[in-house]
Amino acid sequence: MSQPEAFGRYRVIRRLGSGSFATVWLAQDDLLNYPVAIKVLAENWAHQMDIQHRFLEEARILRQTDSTWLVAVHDVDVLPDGRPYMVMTYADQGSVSDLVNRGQLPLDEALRLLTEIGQGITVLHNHGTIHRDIKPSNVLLQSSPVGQRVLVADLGFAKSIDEASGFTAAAGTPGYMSPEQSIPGGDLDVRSDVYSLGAVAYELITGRPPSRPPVRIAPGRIRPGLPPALDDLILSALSVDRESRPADAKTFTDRVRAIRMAPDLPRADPWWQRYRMPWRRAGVLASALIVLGGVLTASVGTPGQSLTTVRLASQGVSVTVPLVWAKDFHPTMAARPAATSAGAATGMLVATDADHWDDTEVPSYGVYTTVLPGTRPLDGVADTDPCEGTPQERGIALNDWEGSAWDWPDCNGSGAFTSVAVHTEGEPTTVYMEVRQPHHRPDLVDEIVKGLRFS
Ligand SMILES: Nc1ncnc2c1ncn2[C@@H]1O[C@H](COP(=O)(O)OP(=O)(O)OP(=O)(O)O)[C@@H](O)[C@H]1O
Repeated sequence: MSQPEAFGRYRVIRRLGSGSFATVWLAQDDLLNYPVAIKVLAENWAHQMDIQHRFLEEARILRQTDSTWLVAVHDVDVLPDGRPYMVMTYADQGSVSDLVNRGQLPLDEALRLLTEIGQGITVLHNHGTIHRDIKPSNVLLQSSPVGQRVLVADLGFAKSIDEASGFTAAAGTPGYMSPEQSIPGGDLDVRSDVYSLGAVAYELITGRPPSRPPVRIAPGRIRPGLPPALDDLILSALSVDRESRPADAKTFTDRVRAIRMAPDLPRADPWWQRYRMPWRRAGVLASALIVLGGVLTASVGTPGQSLTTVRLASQGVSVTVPLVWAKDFHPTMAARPAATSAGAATGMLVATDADHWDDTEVPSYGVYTTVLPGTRPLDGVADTDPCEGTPQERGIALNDWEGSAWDWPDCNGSGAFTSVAVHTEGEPTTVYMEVRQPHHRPDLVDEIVKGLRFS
């Protein structure tokens, strides 16, 4: 499908992906100045009434449940050619499947994700709905002021509990679906979702989905040192006999929460596990740190965001960055033209997606930092056109830092962009930074500036 310009008032930015029945687009609501995801039923299914019905049913359930832990549907409409579409919350951080593929998750983070997924499924169960297709690729992630939150998505197979207890066609994804789901006509209840929660838990903890049922290998045999209660919970959720599973998503989630809160939960994850960057980049980081003498230190708390400090010894500068953005690291990235012609050395980028940092139409959140000799006029240092439109300029006077920031609260539909040029008394050097974030938070930019250090 070629890229349409708009769906109604929503201006299309790019395609996010396609599934079996639909294509999902990133679009911008220019009226409310907010990004949205738009799911459009594929042409070949648009005239099949049962598929259309299922598509609209998914939208209705998501609209009615309206939960923090589920993708929200804001609107539905029909294109002139008859294809229905739904306008949803945009999950800007990919899926849990992407996250698991990047490397082993710290145990506490895996349990946090599991608790949030369980809460989303509990909302569905309370609404009288069984999801029937819970799997890591159907759990999306969105940036939030406290880091990241889970959005359970893709209710294309969801059924009301009453309907599912009668005749139900086989549906689900092998590896994650309960044994009863593979039997056409098998009557289902919420415990089918509990099985899938167990399968997702297994993958979050061990990095791989469970074997076909009956599952005999406990997660602790793949990842030693897990609390025995966690092994027991996951294996019981994956029981072939559903009488042996936790009764519903709430029971499962309460037990995950209790395990997470236990004082003896192993918490001391080494820092390289916390970064979870793609292994390709982890190698680059390790060698860059050796060559440049850089040090990546543990996170420190700040209200609403967990920050981590990255130091680039070659330029003698340390920067704090929200931990949730510290996925990719590029220690020698060229500055944009204005800073380069003012004499900037190559700088250091810590971001969610280093490959797309310079392309401001594609979301990538993080901090780019470089230094320039002298304390020149600062407006010549900042790039004036990384984004469309005129930036809002503001003065900066934070701790010892003085200078200016130029904000584009909505940069080409991909979030907020801020250029910062600051210097500190006694140092004949200017620091130039770029901060890209999903939503415009000048307070977070200020926190990052306050964390700058020469050393
Ligand atoms: N609200 C959203 N925000 C961001 N990306 C989304 C959103 N909804 C779906 N996507 C992405 O769009 C792509 C297509 O999603 P869709 O739900 O149509 O299919 P799928 O889950 O990949 O496949 P299938 O429906 O066949 O299981 C996926 O890559 C998904 O991660």
